This record gives sequence, C-alpha cells and structure tokens, in this order.
Amino acid sequence: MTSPMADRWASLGSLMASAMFLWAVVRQYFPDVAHLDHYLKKYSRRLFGLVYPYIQVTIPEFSGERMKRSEAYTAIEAYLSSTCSQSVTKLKAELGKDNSSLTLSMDEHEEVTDDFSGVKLWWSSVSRSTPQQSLSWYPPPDARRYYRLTFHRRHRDLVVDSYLSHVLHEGREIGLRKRQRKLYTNNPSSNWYGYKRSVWSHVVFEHPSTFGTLAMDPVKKKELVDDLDTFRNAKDYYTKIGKAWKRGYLLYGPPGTGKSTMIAAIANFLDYDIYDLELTSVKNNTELRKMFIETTSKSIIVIEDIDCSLELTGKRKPKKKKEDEGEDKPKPPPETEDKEESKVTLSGLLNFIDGLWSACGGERLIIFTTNHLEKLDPALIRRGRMDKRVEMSYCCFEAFKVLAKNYLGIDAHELFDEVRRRMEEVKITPADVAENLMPKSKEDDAGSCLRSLIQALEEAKEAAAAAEATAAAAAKGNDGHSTDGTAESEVVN
Ligand SMILES: Nc1ncnc2c1ncn2[C@@H]1O[C@H](COP(=O)(O)OP(=O)(O)OP(=O)(O)O)[C@@H](O)[C@H]1O
Ligand SMILES: [Mg+2]
Repeated sequence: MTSPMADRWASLGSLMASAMFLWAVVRQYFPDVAHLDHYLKKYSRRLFGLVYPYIQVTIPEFSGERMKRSEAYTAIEAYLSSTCSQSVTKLKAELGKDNSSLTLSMDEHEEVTDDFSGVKLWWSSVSRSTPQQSLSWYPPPDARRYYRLTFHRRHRDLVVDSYLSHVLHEGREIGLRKRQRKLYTNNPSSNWYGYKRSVWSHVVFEHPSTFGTLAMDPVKKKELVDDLDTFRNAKDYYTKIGKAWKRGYLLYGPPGTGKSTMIAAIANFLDYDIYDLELTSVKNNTELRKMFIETTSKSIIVIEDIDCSLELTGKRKPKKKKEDEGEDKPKPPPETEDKEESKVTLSGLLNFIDGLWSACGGERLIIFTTNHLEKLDPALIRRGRMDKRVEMSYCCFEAFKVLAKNYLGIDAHELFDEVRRRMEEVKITPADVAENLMPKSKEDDAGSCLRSLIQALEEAKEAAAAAEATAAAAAKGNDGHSTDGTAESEVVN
C-alpha cells in the first residue's frame, strides 16, 4: 500500500501490456497458434495471482438507483475516523455533536492500516471528480468517493465472515454516539437530479423543548412518555407479533396548544431525527414512496396540518384553481400549472403509512398534526395507522404551573389561586399563557407577569361574552329572516 508497491504495480502493468502486444503480433503472423489463447489466458491469470496476492473491496459513497448515500460508507467513515485516524496526517474536520468541538476523519487520498485478529488490512480513501457535461450555473457535483479495503487473499474468509461485519457494527455504533440530530425537509423533485442530488435537505436539529418544559396534563404526559419508552424498546416484540416497528401519532387541538412543541420534545426524548414532510411540494405517490425509502431509522416523519395538505377526495388544492379563475391576473401556461399540481392521493398516503414499503428500516414514528380532527378521513386515522391520538387542548391549571416554573422559576405564588379560578371560567391556549408569563423588561417580576396573565384572562372572558352575544343576535336575526322569508313565499304563493 506504499508508493514502492504502486511503482512495482505500474511496471508490472507495462510489462503485461508489452506481452499482450507481442502476443497480438504472433497471432497475426501465425494464425495456427490461436487455439493457445485459452491456455494463455488461464495461466496469465494464475501468474497475476502469484505476483499480486491481494484482494480489493470497494465501497462507493453513493449506491442504488437514486444515488442514496451508502450506509456502509457512512459506517466505515465513522469506524476509520475513530479507530485508525491516529496514523493519518491529513484529516478532515467537521462540527461535532454539541457544536463546540470538531470531529476529525480521514481526508481523501489517505491510507491507514488496521489490525484485526493479528491480520493487517489497508484502507484508502479515494476520490475521482466527474467531468461536467454541460455549462451550469450550479457548482459542479461532488466527486465520486469511495473507500478501498485491501487484504491478502489468504485472509479472505476472515474478512468476509467477521471483519466487514465488525467494521459495520462498530461504525454504526460510533456514528450514533457522535451524530448530531437532524431536521430534514423535502426538496422539490426538480432538484433531485441537480446539484442537490438528494430528496431531503437538512439542518442540525436544535430545538430545546423537552417533556419537562411541555405544559400539559401530567397524567396524559406520563402516559405518552411511557408509550414512547415502550415503543423504543420493543424491537423484539414487534418482530414477534409480525408488525413493522413503527407507530403513528395524531396530535390534534387548536392553534397554539403545543403540537409542534411536543414533536420537538419527542425527538429530544427519543434522540431521533425529524423528517418534516411538506406534502404540498410532493408531486405524486411515487415521489412520496421514494421519500419514505430515503428516510433513516430512528426518525420521526412529521406531516403538519394534514387537513390542509391533502384533499381527501384524492386531489389537493383544487380550490386555488377556482379562485384564480375569477381574477383578471394573467394565468400561468397550462404546462406549468400541471407541473405544480400535486397528485398525492389519500390511498398514496395510506400506503406511505402502512404499505409494504413502510416496513423498511423500522424504528420510526409517523406524526400527523391537525387543528380539525373532524375533517380527517376515518381511514386515515383508524387504529393501526394512527395508533395513538393525543389531544392538545387549552391550558389547565396544572399545565400553567409547568409554564410558571419554566418561565418565572416559581412553584407557588399568592396570585395562583386567582389564576386557577379564572382559568376555569375561560379557555386560553398555552401559547397565550406563555407569552404573558414572559418578562418583557428588567423591571418585570413574577407578580407583574402573573397580573398581566390575569388581565389577559379577563380580556378573553369579555371577548368570549361579546362573541356569544353576537352569535346569539345573529341566530335570532337568522330565525327572523327565515320566518319572514317563509311568510313572503306564502304571500307570493
Ligand atoms: N403545551 C405547551 N407547553 C409549552 N409551551 C407551549 C405549549 N403550547 C404552546 N407553547 C408555546 O407556544 C408556542 C406555539 O406553540 P406550537 O407552535 O407548539 O403550537 P401548535 O399547537 O403547533 O400550533 P399550530 O396548530 O398553529 O401549529 C410555542 O413556541 C411554545 O413556546
Ligand atoms: Mg404547529
């Protein structure tokens, strides 16, 4: 694996080229010797094996039909960076898990030696840039990278049977320990084959929400935490009962009750990545399936506001088209309109959740959120698809206490009783409570924040009373109108 070996290899190459040239000349002038071809090939292969007794295994960075980054490559990267990077002189540095330290890994065109059960193996990191076919505004695509493992052929069985699985196992473990959690979002499909090359883009997931800071009924919270814990440790159980290792959650409730905050808390609790799927930019069911395949295990797939993303008749967003029709605005050419229209159907989505493909990978949560449970198709939310429904509702006193502790650092206060009394009279979202409890200036203390909350509760009560009065008046007006109408029609008839 050193340069003298490369030199030797190069001279062997030119020797063989000369031999082949000579053989071609001989064959041309003495056609009778052509039948020797077969023997010559056979023995030259043996000779080659004697001179170069090594076997090489190549692991490319991208594999599969859709240029999916190979898991094996990632595992090897982690393995090599942790076990062999001491001997490397050129290293790559990337931000580590806590964002404050750098993780080092082997740079391209570097070579390291590994020892396994007393056997020496060599790893090298190779990169080949692909020439660009045409002029493009985008930066050129990344070079093709791969790792190459070289070992003596007498160790073939050891490498195939034990070493490779050892590397994969260790690499995955190291990767999990070191990884930064990621928040993914789907790229529009027009970018898949372009410079982005991937179905998903990601940023580092850094939401600070936890179950400790999440305000909700403590009994419901405990139930949910227990459910998640059971899921996480239930791999064998799921296999035993013949079910894919995944679980669907439906979070529903009015805006500002903490649905998105809860997803972040779940991700932090389980240490999973989040795939935030924007259904409106998925073109059709096939694309949806591709997206699913490219998610990794230990992840949460989130579809927010499911009632707004999918028309349950099968086609989405037909309303927009109608609205546009009435206006004088210039319309996009029909082609573009077709392109933008998404054809993800309910059945496509159901397949995504629990079809055959949904079992690949395992250890996934699928979370839907909605403000309007009643708008969803029962097929979508039946048990088995959405295994658990969690209602996020208006702030109760217990939830308020969590927020008070969180925002003001207090467990009790003389104004708590008044807050409790008023909370029983009127509905307020945790988001509104949180906003009032947050100090707005240096002079604000717990008392002033609680008074501001009491004031907000008072205003909410007045607004609710006013809304009720208006609704009652409107209902009365409607009744009068309909009576009048009937009377009129009676007169006409
Ligand atoms: N239960 C809660 N516990 C703690 N904070 C909350 C809670 N609910 C809301 N908040 C606060 O209110 C803000 C808005 O909440 P969030 O975005 O989670 O609501 P949502 O239910 O997802 O609303 P929407 O239905 O409009 O998406 C959050 O940033 C958080 O600070
Ligand atoms: Mg939300």
